Amino acid sequence: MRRELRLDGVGRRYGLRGPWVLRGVELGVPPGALVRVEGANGTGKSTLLRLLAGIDAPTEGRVTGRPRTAYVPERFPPALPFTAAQYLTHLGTVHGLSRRAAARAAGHWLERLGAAGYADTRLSRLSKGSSQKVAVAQALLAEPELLVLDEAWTGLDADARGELERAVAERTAVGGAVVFVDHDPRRLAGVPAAVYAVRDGSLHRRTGPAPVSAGPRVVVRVQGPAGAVLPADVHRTAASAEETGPGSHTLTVPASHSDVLLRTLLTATPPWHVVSVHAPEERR
Ligand SMILES: Nc1ncnc2c1ncn2[C@@H]1O[C@H](COP(=O)(O)OP(=O)(O)OP(=O)(O)O)[C@@H](O)[C@H]1O
Repeated sequence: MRRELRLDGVGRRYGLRGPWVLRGVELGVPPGALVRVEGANGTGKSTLLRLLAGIDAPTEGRVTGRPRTAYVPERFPPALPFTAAQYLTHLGTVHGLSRRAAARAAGHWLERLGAAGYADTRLSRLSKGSSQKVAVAQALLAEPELLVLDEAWTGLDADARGELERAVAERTAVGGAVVFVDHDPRRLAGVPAAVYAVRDGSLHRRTGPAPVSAGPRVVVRVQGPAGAVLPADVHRTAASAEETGPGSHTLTVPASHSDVLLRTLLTATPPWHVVSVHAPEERR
């Protein structure tokens, strides 16, 4: 993602005389951002996400800087006469992949989400959970610059939920942005995020510390050359970073993001030396 996606003075109402669901929305989603949208039922969260995803247009106001976007809707489109692999391969080509690359990406994501066994099953025969895996896979196929997730974790099993959290970390680590709604306040807890609440037809930015538990964390101790600056991407992934000596840093990272953090450190130029990786309570 090269520049910020912006909503300026955005409003949406349904029908010519319908009540305004959202009005006066000012929102910037910069590259690398993780954005959580909260709000009570029926306040307009899905409406906002559809505007961000570009599948709905504002009634008033402007949307600028649209990146390559993918979206997991709250309700996945109903049964189509395709198998999961056919459907995903087709969507991959719509996203601009060659047929072969699309088929490969489809297989990769079905595998990661634990649905490889359903590749040749028709969408209409999939269980709700497997269908949701296809909904998630279609959004991740073409490595979108902006990923918009509307309750995308709902219906997934624990392994697939973890895999989707890892996928979020991968997108933001490479400078993509992720906007999500999830009813579980522990979702992606502890990951640096901008939090907005939809209330009374307006969007409010929440400031101050998150009131939710931090979720499982991992402590990573790293050593670089004295005076070396941590790669900028580390700060998108780690919840905290403390310099403990010349070139020595102790990073605390949400468990879902530890793989991505380690990859960032080990592939930096020059690479950082990972001294230890352990649970917060263990002493090294
Ligand atoms: N396509 C539509 N046509 C008419 N009204 C709509 C449409 N989509 C949403 N609305 C109305 O807009 C308001 C906000 O709905 P929206 O689905 O955006 O809220 P939400 O916060 O996502 O709700 P939930 O948490 O229940 O999913 C509701 O009053 C809803 O009835």
